[in-house]
Amino acid sequence: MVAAHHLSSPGHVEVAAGLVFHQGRLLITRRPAGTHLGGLWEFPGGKREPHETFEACLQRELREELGIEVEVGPLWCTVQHEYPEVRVQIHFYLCRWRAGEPRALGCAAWKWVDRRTLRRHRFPAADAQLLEQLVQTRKVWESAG
Ligand SMILES: Nc1nc2c([nH]c(=O)n2[C@@H]2O[C@H](COP(=O)(O)OP(=O)(O)OP(=O)(O)O)[C@@H](O)[C@H]2O)c(=O)[nH]1
Ligand SMILES: [Mg+2]
Repeated sequence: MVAAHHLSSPGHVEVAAGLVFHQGRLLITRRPAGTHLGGLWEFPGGKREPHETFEACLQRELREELGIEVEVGPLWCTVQHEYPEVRVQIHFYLCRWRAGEPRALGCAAWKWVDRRTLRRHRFPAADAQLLEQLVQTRKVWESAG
């Protein structure tokens, strides 16, 4: 009973999220109102399903949320964060946009931002350090995508 409860616990989730670059810009999406952290901007992605790799999860989530195809590149970082409602472990992958004009299928909005405009958007607390690194790492904006 205890083990089964633990396995099905909604308290801990594993997430893959994409740093999707194209022509020096980065794709961000807005979480729908009424969801966890609704209204904040984020890097598109979502929860990994059982037996799914993080790369496959990310490709699926980007199709579902935006209708785009990407090439998943190297892992940029992994972040753990405890929200009052849930403990998340998020794997952020560098990606290149490949096909499909983004559409707001599973998000409230989307936009391409550059190194200067990224910081004008409010993101979840878990993303704070990553945002700082991205803004400081000039070459990732120049080379990726
Ligand atoms: N995708 C994404 N999730 C993030 C980021 N930062 C962050 O704290 N999270 C949290 O990580 C979890 C991701 O789950 P999600 O809600 O995107 O999952 P999902 O797309 O599978 O949604 P669903 O469960 O409604 O199908 C949420 O609790 C979300 O608030 C981020 O930059 N990108
Ligand atoms: Mg999601």
